[in-house]
Amino acid sequence: MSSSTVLITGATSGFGLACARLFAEHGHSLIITGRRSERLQTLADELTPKVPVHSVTLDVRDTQAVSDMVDSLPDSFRNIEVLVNNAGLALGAGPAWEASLEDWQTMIDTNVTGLVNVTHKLLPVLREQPKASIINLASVASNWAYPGSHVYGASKAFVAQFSRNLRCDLAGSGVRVTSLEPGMCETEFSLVRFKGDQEKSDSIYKGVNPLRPEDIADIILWIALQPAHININSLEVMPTSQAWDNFKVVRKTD
Ligand SMILES: NC(=O)C1=CN([C@@H]2O[C@H](COP(=O)(O)OP(=O)(O)OC[C@H]3O[C@@H](n4cnc5c(N)ncnc54)[C@H](OP(=O)(O)O)[C@@H]3O)[C@@H](O)[C@H]2O)C=CC1
Ligand SMILES: O=CCS(=O)(=O)O
Repeated sequence: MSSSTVLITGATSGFGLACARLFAEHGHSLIITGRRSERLQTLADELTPKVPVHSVTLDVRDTQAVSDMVDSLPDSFRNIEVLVNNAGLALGAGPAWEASLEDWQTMIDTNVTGLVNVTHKLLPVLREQPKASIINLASVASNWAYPGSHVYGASKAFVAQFSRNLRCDLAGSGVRVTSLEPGMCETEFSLVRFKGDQEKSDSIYKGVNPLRPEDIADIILWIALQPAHININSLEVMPTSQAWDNFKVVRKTD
């Protein structure tokens, strides 16, 4: 891939931040977005000496703001060739009946509606490019049920199936689509999920040797670098210390 323009949603932390740094190292122009303006500014200051960077404070749930962001891109950032649909979150990990409806709605609004907002707005731009990539952050939770995953896993299942369905419509165009499905990776993901409880978040990764955001960024770059005739449809990746477990069976005690 010669020097491209890459748009990353959720570049203020975790995978998005690691991706911004890696794509900058490889000389690609960046559009970095997220809600936390200060972090975006710090990242822009860090990367601007290396590559052109356009940063936009953006909540992906806001359809109009997404549309305005794309419409007001400076000319030199208009030809987006890589979209990393990364912004997302989980809220809560308890049983469904203890979850708040507001948390469920926030996950759907962000992981589903937000990703759809960005994708819909950028499809015409991406289709104009001879070679482009949409890399969607799904999850192992797209594919495997586990207790406490309820709406989070369901929202990520949407991302995986949306990616496959987009592939069908875009086949033969220059736009490739990938559903990237990571397992446990240490970012701010669990801190957000447990609403700022650092101890609870740390306990998730204790003794596990989880994936690192840089591992995911390496994979995302590798996907984008594939020659135009190759589409990585889906890619599930876990730390070696994570795997599937047995079906749960609840027995009656008489
Ligand atoms: N870590 C993991 O184990 C896994 C994570 N994932 C997925 O990967 C993606 C990135 O997560 P990860 O890096 O781990 O988590 P982080 O919490 O570290 O980063 C999440 C990013 O998403 C952004 N974000 C959240 N809500 C919004 C919003 N409404 N509008 C714009 N940006 C938003 C945050 O920016 P800001 O708050 O500034 O808006 C932040 O930059 C998510 O979609 C997550 O579901 C998938 C599999 C495994
Ligand atoms: O998407 C995140 C991975 S997990 O917490 O669902 O395993």
